[in-house]
Amino acid sequence: MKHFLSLQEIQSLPSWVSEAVELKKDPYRDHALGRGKVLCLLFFNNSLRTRLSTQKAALHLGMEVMVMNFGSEGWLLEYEDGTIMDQGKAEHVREAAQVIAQYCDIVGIRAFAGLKDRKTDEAEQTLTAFARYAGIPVVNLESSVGHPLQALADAITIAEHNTRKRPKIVLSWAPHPRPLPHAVANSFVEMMKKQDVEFVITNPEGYDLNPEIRQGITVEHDQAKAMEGADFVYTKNWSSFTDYGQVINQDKNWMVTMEKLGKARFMHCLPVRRNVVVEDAVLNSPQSLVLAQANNRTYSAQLVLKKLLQQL
Ligand SMILES: NCCC[C@H](NC(=O)CCC(=O)O)C(=O)O
Ligand SMILES: NC(=O)OP(=O)(O)O
Repeated sequence: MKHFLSLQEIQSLPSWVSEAVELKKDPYRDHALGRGKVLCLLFFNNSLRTRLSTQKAALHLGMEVMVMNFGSEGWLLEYEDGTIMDQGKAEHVREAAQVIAQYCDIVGIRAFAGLKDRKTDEAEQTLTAFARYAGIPVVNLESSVGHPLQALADAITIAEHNTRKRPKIVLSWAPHPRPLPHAVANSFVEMMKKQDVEFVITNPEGYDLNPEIRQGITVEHDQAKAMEGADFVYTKNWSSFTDYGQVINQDKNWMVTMEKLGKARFMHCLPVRRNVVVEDAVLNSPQSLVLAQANNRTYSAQLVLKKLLQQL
């Protein structure tokens, strides 16, 4: 594994999950591994969990960490080659990436989808350019189309709470006032495909995810029907894929309630808007796994950093 850009890096999800569960029991076990190694985290977008859990993971591994809010504090980057840079962009990613690589051993990057143009987002410009020019391992901290560290944390959380041989897991769209990226939902779907589970996606008409990603998965437009007998309900808003990046429905009836949830466990990557995406009662109940998911972000990041350090 040269970089950790997507879940494609994971050959056997069950073995990664077991490894993560093991290192969670003794988080400082590999403290010598990262000595003298520096992790640099670049944020082009806001973050709470990713920023802190990845730092915590690096500290467990004995690394030193540098964090930069690149989106608000860095120079505006040019990505195209051959451009005459006489407009707003001050620095080319060729220099920026190579300079950063002189200061650290692994770089983590968060760069969300712009949601204006699908092709631009799918090109993963920021992640791809850094992977090309930096020459050091790049970790995806949520890119345009994926959030693999989140999906790995979710897999760990499901494994820790599952009591059935083949659980029923539902990914449900929920309303949101703003257009949100597809990254979390995409990676969750990809992670589900790597497990032996009964998996259903439910969303309103017009919100079907990228057909390449949901290929082979049942999409049910009736939320109540989809949630029948569910063991885990993973909730997330995403903007329309076909009407790219648009909010075309804010139907409050899609909010997750205690009544709809039944006996299922509730999951969400956070941050979550209370009483829009999910009602208070669900988040306040013992059926909610959101804090366990956030906790497992440390161990998903630690496992990935450990594997990358072992290859340096
Ligand atoms: N990293 C977890 C989710 C980040 C992002 N959510 C958000 O931007 C929510 C912002 C808001 O609620 O206004 C997303 O959906 O991909
Ligand atoms: N779940 C998640 O990635 O949270 P942050 O956006 O706060 O990092």
